[in-house]
Amino acid sequence: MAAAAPQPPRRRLATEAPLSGTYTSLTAEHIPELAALLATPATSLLTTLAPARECGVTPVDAAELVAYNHDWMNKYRGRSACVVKPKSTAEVAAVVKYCAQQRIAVVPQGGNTGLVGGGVPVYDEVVISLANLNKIRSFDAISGTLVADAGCILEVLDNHVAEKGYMMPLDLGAKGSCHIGGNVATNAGGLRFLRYGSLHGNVLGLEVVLPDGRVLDGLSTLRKDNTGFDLKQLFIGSEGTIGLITGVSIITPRRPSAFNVAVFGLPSFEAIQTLFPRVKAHLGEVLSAFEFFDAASMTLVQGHASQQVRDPFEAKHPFYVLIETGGSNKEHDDAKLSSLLEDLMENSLISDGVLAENETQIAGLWTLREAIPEAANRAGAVYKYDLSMPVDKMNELVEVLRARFEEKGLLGEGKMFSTVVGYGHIGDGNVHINVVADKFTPEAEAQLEPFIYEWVSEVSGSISAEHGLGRMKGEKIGYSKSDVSVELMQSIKKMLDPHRIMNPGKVSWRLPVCLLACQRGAWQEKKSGCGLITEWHIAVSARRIVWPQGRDVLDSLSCCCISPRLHDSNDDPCFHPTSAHPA
Ligand SMILES: O=C(O)CC[C@@H](O)C(=O)O
Ligand SMILES: [Zn+2]
Repeated sequence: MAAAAPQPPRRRLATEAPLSGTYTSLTAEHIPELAALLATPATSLLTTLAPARECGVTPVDAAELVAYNHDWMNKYRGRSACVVKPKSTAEVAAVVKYCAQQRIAVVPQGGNTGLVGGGVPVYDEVVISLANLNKIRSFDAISGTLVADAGCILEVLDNHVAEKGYMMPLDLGAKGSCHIGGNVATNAGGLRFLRYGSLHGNVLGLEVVLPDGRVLDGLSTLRKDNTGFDLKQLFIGSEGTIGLITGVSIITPRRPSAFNVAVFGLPSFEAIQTLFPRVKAHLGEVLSAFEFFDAASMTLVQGHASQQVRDPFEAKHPFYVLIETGGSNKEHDDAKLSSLLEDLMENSLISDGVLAENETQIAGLWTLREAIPEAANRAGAVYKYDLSMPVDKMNELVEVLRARFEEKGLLGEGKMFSTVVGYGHIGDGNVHINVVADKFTPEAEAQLEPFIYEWVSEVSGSISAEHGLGRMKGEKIGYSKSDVSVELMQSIKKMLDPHRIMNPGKVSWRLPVCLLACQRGAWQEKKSGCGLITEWHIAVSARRIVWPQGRDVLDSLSCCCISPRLHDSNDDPCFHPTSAHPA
């Protein structure tokens, strides 16, 4: 049989038809109406971010809203002047319906632990926080089915089901603050994906508020249901762009009664590849995690983690692997792990290994791996790349990047990048590359992108294994999805959210930009003026802007100035008077 012709690498889309639709900015008049929908005093809905004041929104209370306007990494910043915290699905639906009628854009926000800016506003969208929607609705201890509000914290749910001998099928470093609704909306993967699989398999049903305010009541608890399309799958990983998840029904697996953890030091990445099948064969079903991190990650954790993380090895190793077992017979599993360790040492497959002897040591070893993202964040401005690819390629890109930066004199103390670290989920073919810079700058980003995306596309990988596209990678979807896939996604978006009020500027949806008019040198908001920017990094030039409302808006402006500068999030995207600003 003739060999299959090699597939051409997937490329970024050359053209992308912008979706039509507009939204208006929130004004002081909307506030009492929103408050009435929530039975909340208007004053607690509105705050004074400086840009909001410039837009003419009445200042009331600034401090509270700041946290909702930026992400965990301080990379993405919005200027929402309004956060609502509904306490029921009906309240969420009422707010969304109102916003749809008024054409006000909204951004759903869970625990705000996302890593791609998907949960923070881009401009002045109303933030719908799910924090007050936090009740556990039911748990069936026979089937292990949990039904919970979207705002429930993952760890709270895990503790709840633990009482009945179950566990949540996903586990993340952010479990103490992330919400289950956010986990589902981003299709979070996490540390135990290897054993329990994706949320696409574990979620049994969803309750979703659609962009027009209708409620899709799909909170099924059935394992099997073949009646028509499985609509919930559409919302898993949709990042709040076609609906707002308010309730989740999920199957939970039995909680293993015995956990153990071992960490190995290895001489090379090739050794990890030899190790993985061997460990799978030796441990079988009890293997619940197989994580790796490189020497640079270990150094980062030693220097920057908030908690003390002791390196358990006497010598330094180029790579480390952490494996976790979760079984039902502690003695049996411990013996299996010890014999594995002996076997690996005898056959020189690892350089060294440590086995936890108690729960404190288990937690300590896990911290070596789990503290890496936090340590990177504390070390500086961190550019994060969350990539899927064949396992044998996972470390290559890390090395390619280091070599590239070293050659250009960009890597090291006092240089553009202080370190490049690689770690992740070997079992899932998912590498996390964190590049630490002094600060977020367009120059630093230009050293990383599109190079990384092109490289990933060449090896037929995915530019987002588990964090989503959010604000960071929306425009990059074409590196991992075909034109036809994106077209279908756009059709669905158009059908469900014709006014594009749901989480604009995220996933692959073009950003509607509030139009600012500059009249006699003062910034003023034109409330009805929203345009679609058709290119990134542009400042000014009306002919590059598509005016959904027609000529009248354009004619009413003497001049305009827009500079999204999304890559440099320390600059306010909307209020950026540049030299290109027309006189
Ligand atoms: O921060 C990152 O880049 C990765 C975060 C998370 O997915 C992890 O695996 O620890
Ligand atoms: Zn991860």
